[in-house]
Amino acid sequence: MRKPAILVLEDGSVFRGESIGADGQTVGEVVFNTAMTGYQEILTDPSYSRQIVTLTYPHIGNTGINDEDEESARIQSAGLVVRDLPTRYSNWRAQRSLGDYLLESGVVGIADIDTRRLTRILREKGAQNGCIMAGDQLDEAAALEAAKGFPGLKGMDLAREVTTADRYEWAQGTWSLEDGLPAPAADLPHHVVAYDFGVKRNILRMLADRGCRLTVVPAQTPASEVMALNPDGVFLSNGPGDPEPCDYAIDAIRELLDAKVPLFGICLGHQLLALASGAKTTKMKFGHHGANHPVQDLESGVVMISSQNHGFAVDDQNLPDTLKATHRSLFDGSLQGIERTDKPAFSFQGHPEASPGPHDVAPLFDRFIDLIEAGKS
Ligand SMILES: NC(=O)CC[C@H](N)C(=O)O
Repeated sequence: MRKPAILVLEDGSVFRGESIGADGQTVGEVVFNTAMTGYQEILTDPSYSRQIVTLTYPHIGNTGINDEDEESARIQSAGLVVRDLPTRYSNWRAQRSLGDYLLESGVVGIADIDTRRLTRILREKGAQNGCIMAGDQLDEAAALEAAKGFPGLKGMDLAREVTTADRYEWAQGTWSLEDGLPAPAADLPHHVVAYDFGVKRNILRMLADRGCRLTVVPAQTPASEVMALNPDGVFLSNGPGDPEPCDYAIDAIRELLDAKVPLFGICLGHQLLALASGAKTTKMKFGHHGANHPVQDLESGVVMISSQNHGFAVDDQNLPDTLKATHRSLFDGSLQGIERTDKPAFSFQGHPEASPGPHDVAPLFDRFIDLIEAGKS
């Protein structure tokens, strides 16, 4: 028998279900993700820090958990909400159950609630702050207080919380595949410094696969330190929270733009490149979280199906002259990609690393390599 759990939203909505993780309580912004697969990648994506993730696909946990699919070292999401957690899991790579994983990680989760009703509330009213309480002692009034006490993500700088404490090298390149072995780091042709604002491992893997030796640096590393590493290109990672208060990153990106280093940003990195270029960002009503979002490349007209996870967006009204819109969401018309007209820099709002999600946008990594090669010649 599972213990009881409740989810209470700041608007007073109460959902009663059963606990599928640790006892205790958690607060955060409640968002919904419509991806049908990839719950482990979603839970370990640092961009979900301080967010309680509701998965709209009704059966979550069928394929268990394995050590390979982690996008970072731990569960980053503040809590998990699902319709049904199966009692058995089955997959050749599975090492344990989702429930055990939540429990071992001390993460609170709730199942057996009407996730359709919850998602409708979030769509109609916008993302809401909420509280999950799990265990034998449940107190609705206290959960409502806790939900209301969460200050919300607007104005919250979380990149500095989830970033790496120390600089490290990442070189698991499969770039030299002739003998089927990864190339030794020293043989990789490009040196890229990656800002870790909450980076996902598959981004690093995809850069290494394309011949990049990576130095991953903490979010608050000044541009001068990055330039001293003599990079061929600089990557700006995804990450949690509001981009606007990350003034240290915005300043560093401005300096790197001045130095004409090839730059590529994903999600939070995209928003930071926009801010450094003089654009503005806004909080969206309920954001984009899913793995089937159509995005159009404005130059070629090609439509790509993309993976998305963001609650803020670059405001496309009054873009500065140096920024060109390159991609747009076909769900709501919001801006999905930009490039600088005067510097070798571009960025994408969705997730080309597709982890989880479709691979349509992966060629953007090749575009970064092209920019790096052009910079060298
Ligand atoms: N995945 C991300 O990098 C998210 C960026 C930012 N935290 C947002 O919600 O918009």
